[in-house]
Amino acid sequence: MTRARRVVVKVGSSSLTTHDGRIDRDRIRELTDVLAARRAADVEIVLVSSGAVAAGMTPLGLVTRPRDLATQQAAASVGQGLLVAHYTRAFADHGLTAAQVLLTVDDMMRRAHHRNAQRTLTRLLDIGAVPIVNENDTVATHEIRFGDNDRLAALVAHLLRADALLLLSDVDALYDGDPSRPGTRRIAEVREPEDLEGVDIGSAGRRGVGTGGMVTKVESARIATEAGVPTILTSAANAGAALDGEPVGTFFAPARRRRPSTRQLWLAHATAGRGRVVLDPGAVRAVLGGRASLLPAGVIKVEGEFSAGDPVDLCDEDGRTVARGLVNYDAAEIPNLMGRSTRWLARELGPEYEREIVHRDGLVLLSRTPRRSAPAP
Ligand SMILES: Nc1ncnc2c1ncn2[C@@H]1O[C@H](COP(=O)(O)OP(=O)(O)O)[C@@H](O)[C@H]1O
Ligand SMILES: N[C@@H](CCC(=O)OP(=O)(O)O)C(=O)O
Repeated sequence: MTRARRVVVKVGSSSLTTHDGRIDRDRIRELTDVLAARRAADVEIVLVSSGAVAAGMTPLGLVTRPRDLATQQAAASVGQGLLVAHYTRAFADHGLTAAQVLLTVDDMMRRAHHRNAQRTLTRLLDIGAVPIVNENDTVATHEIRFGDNDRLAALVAHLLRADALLLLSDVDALYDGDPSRPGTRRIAEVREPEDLEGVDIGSAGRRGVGTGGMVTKVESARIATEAGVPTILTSAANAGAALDGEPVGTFFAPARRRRPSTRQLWLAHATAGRGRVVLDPGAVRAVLGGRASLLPAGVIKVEGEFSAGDPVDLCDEDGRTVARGLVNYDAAEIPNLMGRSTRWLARELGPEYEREIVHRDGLVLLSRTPRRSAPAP
């Protein structure tokens, strides 16, 4: 971490809130002091900060964190401005300019948006500002939403080719089980996915302010390390120590494989299929072996309701998910295309039906990736 020149730091709601779930300005100031010290040492910092919902609670008279999406969004839109105002003031005391950046899943997914986000963030760093990123909660829907900022932070780290990702929470490390249980031990280092076998990775903390819990933090570390970005998970109180290279928290070592695209990372880890397309054995072989596109001829069944552009799971006849991809058709269109050659479809239905069900560029193999359920609301 000491040699890192560009660091993405993610801080969760649990680290920024008081015991009754409201925003804690002292915590914001402490964190800002630590980050400003690194900026003074010429380290570029991108802060991914949760806390908009928490900051919106007091002004709206809410005593507990809202559970329904509409109230969460209302609280986030009230709170986001206040949250950034706290950061702006705290960074200004160090002579630094804070910049608000709100991102959606689409901004990570769609090429043009993605480039735009990359350009803006890079420019902000060039001019010496500190970007403060959060999910654009007000426009996010249940279906297309990160919900937590852990995975968003990993995708931002990948997008900016950061040298390190620091995930700050209310717990000082990943433990081999719920840290509130006596006898659980800190995991100092994760080098391979196998190092996590048998680890009880639990959900959000008992105070109920965080969203993803350890599950999304470990997922985030996996996304970042697959993209070649070393990741440290520790508490906000340890932020300075972690940035100074002290052996705190849990270190996730980067993989040495070729860096996947953001879209591939997103498809594999940050989303869930909106439906399923069942492939015949030949199509499974072609997709798995030859990294081919999925053509209508190889589809035998379609399940669920989805629209063109949605992520779907590609399954074999035994129901095993082998890949995930961005589908080019609505679910309702596929039964008329199944089993047909693209040439037949073009001749009978028109040239627009010559396209693949899933193009190889929008497809990622999942054989090594454990299945996960839909993103947390
Ligand atoms: N194996 C584990 N190791 C560490 N913490 C865990 C583990 N399992 C569950 N947790 C819980 O995850 C919580 C952090 O997640 P969360 O509340 O979502 O935080 P944040 O708001 O920082 O994203 C911790 O407070 C802890 O109670
Ligand atoms: N975008 C939301 C983040 C939701 C959340 O709680 O995330 P986290 O604390 O990172 O699990 C907010 O700012 O409140």
